Amino acid sequence: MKTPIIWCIGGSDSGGGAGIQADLLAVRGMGGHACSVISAVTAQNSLRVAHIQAVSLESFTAQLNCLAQDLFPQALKIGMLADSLQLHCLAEFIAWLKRVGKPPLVVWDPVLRASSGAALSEIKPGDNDVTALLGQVDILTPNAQELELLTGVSPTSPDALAAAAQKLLQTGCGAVLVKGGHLAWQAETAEDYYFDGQDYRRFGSVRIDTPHSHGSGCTLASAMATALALDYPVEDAICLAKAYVNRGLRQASAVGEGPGPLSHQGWPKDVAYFPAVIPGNWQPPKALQPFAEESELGLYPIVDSADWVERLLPLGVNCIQLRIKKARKTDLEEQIIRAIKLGRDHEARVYINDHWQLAIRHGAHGVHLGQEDLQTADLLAIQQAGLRLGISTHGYAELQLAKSLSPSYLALGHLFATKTKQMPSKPQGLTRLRQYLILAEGVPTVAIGGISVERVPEVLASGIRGIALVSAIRDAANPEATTRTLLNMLEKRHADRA
Ligand SMILES: Cc1ncc(COP(=O)(O)OP(=O)(O)O)c(N)n1
Ligand SMILES: Cc1ncsc1CCOP(=O)(O)O
Ligand SMILES: [Mg+2]
Repeated sequence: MKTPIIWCIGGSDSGGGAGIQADLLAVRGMGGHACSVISAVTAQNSLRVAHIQAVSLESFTAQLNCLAQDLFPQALKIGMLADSLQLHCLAEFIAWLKRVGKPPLVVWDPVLRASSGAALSEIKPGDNDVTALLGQVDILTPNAQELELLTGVSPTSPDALAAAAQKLLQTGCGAVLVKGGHLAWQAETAEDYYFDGQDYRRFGSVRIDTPHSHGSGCTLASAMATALALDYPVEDAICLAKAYVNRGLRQASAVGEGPGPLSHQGWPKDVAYFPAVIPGNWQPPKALQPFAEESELGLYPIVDSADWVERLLPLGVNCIQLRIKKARKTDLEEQIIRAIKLGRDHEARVYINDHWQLAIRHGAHGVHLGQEDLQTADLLAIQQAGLRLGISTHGYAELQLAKSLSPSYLALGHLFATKTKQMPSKPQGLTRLRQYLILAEGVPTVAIGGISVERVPEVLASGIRGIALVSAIRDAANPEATTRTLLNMLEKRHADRA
């Protein structure tokens, strides 16, 4: 992928910790190319803001116009804007950008005050220009204080946050991530609240107690804008940005006499810094224990009938999934009973996709569920019946959520384009697969989606231990021969590792 271009629109911080200076470091650190549009020049050190001078409107618009002619952005990160004129002009400019090219993603961190408390902007919440800019924004990232200033709603509880976010969404703003750093009810954790009108999630991290957090808001928004420009979905962009900031906070130190800036350490990889992802509208059962352990999955064919189970198990397949999407109720149950019996006869592991009640009733080895099934399935019943649970994931946020349930395995996909299922997400590819494997933390993993026999070696080279496939076996000229070839490939890898 070409290095994405991110415009950072905001104030210059002469102290080098926040504002444009932090933005440039964060965008670079996340693998983007950062351009800058300076809205104001501030004279700051680590102790105080000594002077603020807005740039002229002429200079502000000249920077925007010049960049649009050559360095068209994939994302914009907006920070401090000095006055209503800049807001007005920027809202119109973004509307124009969206008309003339591929609309850039827009993240606005509505900086109204410096962390020292000094007012940085003359913007008056509620004025028409604020509303106009909000209408162009994909994600707004206010802290509690900014949320209150923008909406008039005091952030006294999660419900109040939701009400405030709702007000902002009504302006046309796509989503709101309320940063929890200053919320009164948070002590040990730092949870951010995400609202987009449909989805409500919390992204929680252990609070990192440091005075050296200068620039963390700017950095979060810039890292997020870069991840969006790199084509990560919003929930993954939030995970990556939080991991970037958490690591920066952990390694921050003083530079001057006052609070130091967070440290910029590049693309986040260390699992310790990634947030827990907690669905807002749903709680997993409190008594839920880890699911029964699973060993390496190896070759994991997914088939749509007991006949196929009967065809493949005698070849030496020892893990298989029955995935029936359309069937009459009686036929479905019969197929499941037969598949489970075949599993017992061949000492193979049979997972049932979706139909967890039937899987429990007939004693399957395990159940495979998608993310959307997690809210409706009785996870406690599955776990207490001793069945294994495999969960589908399609990125960082889903992986973090799935991991919190201690499943028996994690499925990572879809890896490549597939014709077998219409996917709402984009193919992940091998680079992302390698990143996700670090996050899996010892839970067995299996890759799925568009994996052909030819691609198996490069998929295995990522370190993944299991390979799930449908069409590579189902549509093969000789499914038995193909299955044997695949088994040999996985067996060889197993032997090479031993
Ligand atoms: C191993 C494995 N990975 C992913 C899936 C997909 O499951 P899900 O998200 O529940 O979608 P459907 O299969 O139900 O369409 C899977 N079945 N197996
Ligand atoms: C069920 C499913 N879930 C994610 S991709 C996929 C289909 C995988 O099929 P194929 O191996 O034919 O691409
Ligand atoms: Mg399913």
